[in-house]
Amino acid sequence: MAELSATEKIALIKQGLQEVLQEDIIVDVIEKQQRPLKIYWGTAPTGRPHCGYFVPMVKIAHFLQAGCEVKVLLADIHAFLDNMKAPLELVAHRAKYYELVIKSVLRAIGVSIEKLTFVKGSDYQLKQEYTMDLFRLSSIVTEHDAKKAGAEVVKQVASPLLSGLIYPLMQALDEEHLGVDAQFGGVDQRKIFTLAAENLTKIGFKERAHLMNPMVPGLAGGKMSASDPNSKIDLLDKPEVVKSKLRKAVCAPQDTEDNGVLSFVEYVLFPIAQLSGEPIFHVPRPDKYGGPVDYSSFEKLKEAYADGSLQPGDLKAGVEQALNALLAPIQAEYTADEEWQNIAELAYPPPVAEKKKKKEKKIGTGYHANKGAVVADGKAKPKEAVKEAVGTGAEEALEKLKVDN
Ligand SMILES: N[C@@H](Cc1ccc(O)cc1)C(=O)O
Repeated sequence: MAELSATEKIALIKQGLQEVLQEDIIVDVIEKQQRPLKIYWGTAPTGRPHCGYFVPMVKIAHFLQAGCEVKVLLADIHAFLDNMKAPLELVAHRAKYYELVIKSVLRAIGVSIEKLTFVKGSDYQLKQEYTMDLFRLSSIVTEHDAKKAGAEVVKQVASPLLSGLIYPLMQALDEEHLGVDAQFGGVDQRKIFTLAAENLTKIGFKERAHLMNPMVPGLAGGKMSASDPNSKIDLLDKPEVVKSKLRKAVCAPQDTEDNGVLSFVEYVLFPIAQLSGEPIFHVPRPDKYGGPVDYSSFEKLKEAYADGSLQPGDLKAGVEQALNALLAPIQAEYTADEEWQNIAELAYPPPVAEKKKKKEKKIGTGYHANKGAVVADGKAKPKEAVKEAVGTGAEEALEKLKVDN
């Protein structure tokens, strides 16, 4: 492919975004300085990544195509700071899990990942200079502003923790310490982005550009919700699960406004098809309902849905086919990779009740785990002894997080 012009690069960088702040920074780097734009996207390794992750991945593909130097920040400390969404003893495993998933997704959508760098937050956020910068920032940002900045990102709870105020400050500082020109994220990050834009210069650092993706609604419409598993499809969900979640998804005939299935086609399936140079959405429809049909743009699909010539069931069948085709290589890699499976077990251990059941099965019947003892190595031990032996896991986890300062 011929080298893109500066104008083409900028257009590709901005394609599909909802908002760009300080675009002049991007123009300056690409047109005047004629060097690759350095940009990062951060993700906090909390719950299992779902299909919404395709959306930033498409943008990462665009950035790479536009010659950008792209970093993915695995924001492990942030995952912990956000109301302990990742407990310290799990956070390292989750960061690894996210890295494996992200790489696999990028391969699945045909992105070459050589020019992509992965950085773990704890690799530099525990260094002396970073800590001092955090203290400096904390001395000029008010509690009120830090709280406001995190309102759409940090989980809101009845007794807000101090960690939720540190979170946005660190995200702002990451721009400086990762040495980038721009930060990319969903439009939900907007308030943190403006906090960074307003305050980095006050402690002697450059202001960065900010690029924002629109938010993609979940399958049930509204926000993808961690507590409603049917609102989102896990990247490792099996074809039957994908089918059943799609079947349950709200998708009223002719309704193009509040339709999570249609949005999924708009924000995920079409942009991915576009990456491959073949922007086609195929609907495998039985002959008695008009036969199979291909749409060459989202607008055409939307029109057909609005006038009723495309019915919900047929739309869902098209989504099911396209999505399962996307997920298949990811699943194949997972199934072939024992290390990845082990990390999944460590990162997302099954709930205690399930574990207990499994163990009881293994050691036979007649044992009651709730009589002041727990089972380890198949032998009953007093609870206290086991607690002492394994600690809380926190010290060990912290030790793992530490780097040479
Ligand atoms: N706030 C981002 C994660 C993140 C953390 C640190 C950063 O520097 C950037 C991004 C999220 O909601 O997922």
